[in-house]
Amino acid sequence: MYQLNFKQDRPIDLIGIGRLCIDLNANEFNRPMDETMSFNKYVGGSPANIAIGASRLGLKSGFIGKVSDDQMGNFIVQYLKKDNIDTSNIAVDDTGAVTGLAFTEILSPEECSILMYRDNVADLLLNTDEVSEEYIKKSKALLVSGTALAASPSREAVFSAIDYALKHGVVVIFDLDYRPYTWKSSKETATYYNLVAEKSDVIIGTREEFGMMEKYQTHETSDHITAQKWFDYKAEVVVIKHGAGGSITYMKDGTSHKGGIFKTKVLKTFGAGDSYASAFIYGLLHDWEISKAMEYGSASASIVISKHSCSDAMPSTDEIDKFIGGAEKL
Ligand SMILES: Nc1ncnc2c1ncn2[C@@H]1O[C@H](COP(=O)(O)OP(=O)(O)OP(=O)(O)O)[C@@H](O)[C@H]1O
Ligand SMILES: O=C(O)C[C@@H](O)[C@H](O)C(=O)CO
Repeated sequence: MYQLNFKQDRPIDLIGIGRLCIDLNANEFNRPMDETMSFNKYVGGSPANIAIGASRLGLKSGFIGKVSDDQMGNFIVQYLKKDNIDTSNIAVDDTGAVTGLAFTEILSPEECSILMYRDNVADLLLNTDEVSEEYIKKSKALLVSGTALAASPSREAVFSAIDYALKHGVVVIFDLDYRPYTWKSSKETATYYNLVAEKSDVIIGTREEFGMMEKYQTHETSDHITAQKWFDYKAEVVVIKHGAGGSITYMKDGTSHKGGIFKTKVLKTFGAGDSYASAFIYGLLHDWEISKAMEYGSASASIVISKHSCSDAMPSTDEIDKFIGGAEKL
């Protein structure tokens, strides 16, 4: 068993910290970006997607972030409010910064890519004064997205949030969410990712993301070696995702659990990681067996990748239960 001590007296289950953005998903499938003429607008940004997914499943969720002072920022905050996410700790920029945009290309179900517009974005301007210790100590868990470490002052804001979380026994969940375009150098990226992973109770990432963190190590690696390293620090649970190959979770007690996937009609692959994370975290907060939490994550991912959006497509528990009841497990 894992030893995640979620403090039951806290009024909030999960607070996300990091970017709140807009996804513009191609309406024309199987077409390259330069020939795509129309896009649908959704709330996006990996930690925002996870918070929305968690809220749809019934977790009391809040968010610490910063939005632009314009229609896009307002759209994001209103959407989150409608989804019952507490937006009281979302700051509004006053420097003329903009909302990050992610244009998605759906070339084929297996070949999707994202074109990011992230110059002068509001989310990376979140500063330490905008992170409230009083707020964080109200939560059972803090979800940290790695992309928020890409620049100051957002980087320092995340470290403050983690310090408050550690001080008040809030479980720190680190979703690596590595997006190369927001970083200047891979050495810098690996350094900050490793510093946060050392302080985290749960670490979730793809094989490639963990590989990025180990880029400057000289020894051989494997999923097992990767996970063991973090158990020498604070981690209790390390999840390594392998796309359509499923996932594997390692526990501090020495056990590991392989997670399969569910057969689904894939429309696009992005959003898989965020939906997996939200349903997996839901399972952790309910003290489920780890394999059941992984199955829930995997089912949620299968639902989201069969739909057009990430945030809007996040399922309820009823949808996931119904899906698991009728789906083929591979
Ligand atoms: N083709 C697929 N069919 C069914 N399930 C899938 C497929 N691809 C991914 N999944 C599910 O989603 C989980 C996470 O996928 P993946 O490893 O691609 O995460 P990710 O790279 O973080 O996702 P994203 O593309 O959103 O960044 C997998 O462990 C699996 O359960
Ligand atoms: O995380 C982002 O900024 C973009 C996401 O919202 C996007 O939909 C995605 O990549 C999900 O994994």
